[in-house]
Amino acid sequence: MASPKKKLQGLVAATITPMTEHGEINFSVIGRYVDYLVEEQGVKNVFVNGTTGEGLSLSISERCRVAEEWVTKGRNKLDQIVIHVGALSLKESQELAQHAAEIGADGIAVIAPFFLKPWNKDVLINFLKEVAAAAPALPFYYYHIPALTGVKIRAEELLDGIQDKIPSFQGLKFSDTDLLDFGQCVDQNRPRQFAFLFGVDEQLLSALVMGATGAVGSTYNYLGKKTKQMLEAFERKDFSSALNHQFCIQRFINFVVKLGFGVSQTKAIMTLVSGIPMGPPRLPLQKASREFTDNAEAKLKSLDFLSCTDLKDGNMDACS
Ligand SMILES: CC(=O)N[C@H](C=O)[C@@H](O)[C@H](O)[C@H](O)CO
Ligand SMILES: CC(=O)C(=O)O
Repeated sequence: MASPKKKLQGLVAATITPMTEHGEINFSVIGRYVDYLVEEQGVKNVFVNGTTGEGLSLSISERCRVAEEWVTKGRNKLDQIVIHVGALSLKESQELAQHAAEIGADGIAVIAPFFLKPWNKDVLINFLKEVAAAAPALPFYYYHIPALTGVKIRAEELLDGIQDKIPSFQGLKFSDTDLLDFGQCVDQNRPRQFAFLFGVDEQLLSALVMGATGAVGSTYNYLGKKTKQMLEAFERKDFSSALNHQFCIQRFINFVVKLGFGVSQTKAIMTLVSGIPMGPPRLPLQKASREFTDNAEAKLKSLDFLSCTDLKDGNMDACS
């Protein structure tokens, strides 16, 4: 049995899977990536093989190797490493869950299967339960992302009685803008000490008000430090500073959303900001354009998210 873990809280970076120009996983930069998150962004929790990590575009053996690399390189540096193990095949999901337990990950998360879909709460719970049972000692998180899975079962409904079915259930990663649903997840589970992790970075402040205990997101890879300032302002009840920080983050996200923002663009921005080559995404995604990267860079600079010196020499070439 794993030793009881402290609750997952604060910022969690949804990791990018670095790739070579030929579309192979570039394992060699993950050690540097860990150091960058900890030292430059102050982020000590990661969520591996999720949306941002193109987890569903990797083979099962690739997913296992990526998870292993994060656990190995993150040892004694990161606080918690949560592995997303959702898959369309229950068998594969169980295999990934078991593997996460074997390598000593700190938790697993699962999305709803999204091709042949569960149509009601009970069926979804049954699926999640079978996955969780493959790694019963690992904290289990449900990853609610209805816009991508097409499974619209409300999280509040799903959480009702979930621990009776899934004893290892520890929390929810909520990637949706429905703050009524999110608020009710918190409100109806107050005594249970679950982790309520919000996943829409541009709206995190609203979710903090609603009781979020942490956040998982793609932008914490490069705006971790900035977002921590917002969390700190919120903690000390300085809501006007917190709002200023959120607006500042929103200005950037709003700008890139209008240009077309997704995993490919996250890879390009992270390459630019960190100097670590994240490479192109894998098909069906397409590499971000040079024009996108140039515009994003100018915006980051104008918002003072980066001083020019933060941009490592040659970064632009790496993401062109
Ligand atoms: C759909 C998606 O990838 N959502 C991410 C995580 O849940 C977020 O971190 C977004 O990238 C972010 O909120 C910007 O929209
Ligand atoms: C953003 C997020 O949480 C993910 O990449 O799965």
